[in-house]
Amino acid sequence: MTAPVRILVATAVDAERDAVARAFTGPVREVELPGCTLHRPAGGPDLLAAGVGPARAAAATATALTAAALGGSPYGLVVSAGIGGGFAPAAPVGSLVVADEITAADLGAETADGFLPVTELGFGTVTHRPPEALVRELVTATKARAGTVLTVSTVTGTAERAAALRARHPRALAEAMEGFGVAEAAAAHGVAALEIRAVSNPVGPRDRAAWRIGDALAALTEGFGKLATVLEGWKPEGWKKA
Ligand SMILES: O=C(O)c1cccc(C(=O)CC[C@H]2O[C@@H](n3cnc4c(=O)[nH]cnc43)[C@H](O)[C@@H]2O)c1
Repeated sequence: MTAPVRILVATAVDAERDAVARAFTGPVREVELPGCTLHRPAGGPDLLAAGVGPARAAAATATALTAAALGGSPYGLVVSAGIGGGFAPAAPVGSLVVADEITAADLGAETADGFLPVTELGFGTVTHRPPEALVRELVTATKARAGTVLTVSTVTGTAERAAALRARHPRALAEAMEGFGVAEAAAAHGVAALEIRAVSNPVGPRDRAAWRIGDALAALTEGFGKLATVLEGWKPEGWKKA
């Protein structure tokens, strides 16, 4: 019998980590790593508040992945989770989005003819694809919407920018700031990555009064309550990176 897959859930901030933790009932043990702290609920995944933005998230996720690999118990799945902006009307506030593509939306070059992703400049990658069958199972379990989740370094604050992003990424349902960084760290370790976002605000004109962070954190807890069994039952064997 194979051991269950070890799962790392990387959020940006403590409030998101704690919202995920509330989906698990056992006591939580803290494990100190260089530069970050894992929270380990009994019977649940390891939880990491990795920091805001793709670079900080990648650095902390890579630390946790490396520590686990060197300790002889590598992770088999990494999940970037938290709140995010939703593109209306497809992803309303309070809804849950599971990424079937995790795409860096602003990694590239601006030209007179528009934006060029780094891949068209001959470098790297801008998209990671989570395991398809797992995404389908999660959607069934949670009734979440599946689509592209964009990673941005600057939160969208105008209708024009939101429209430009949707024009470039017609399948985009949400934007956030960490998914691509977490997925890059996972890819460097040959580990599958997922991204799950609970929508706290619409992507568009800046309106702090429209944020519903409490509702989104509650949706995150509820979502993880439903998807925990699916995640734990997932077998990395046979999964191939896109
Ligand atoms: O000041 C603002 O106008 C503003 C609007 C939305 C989000 C922020 C943040 O600083 C939150 C960053 C934090 O939360 C995630 N997040 C939540 N909503 C969005 C969004 O619409 N676009 C990008 N990221 C968002 C993100 O992953 C960060 O962890 C400020």
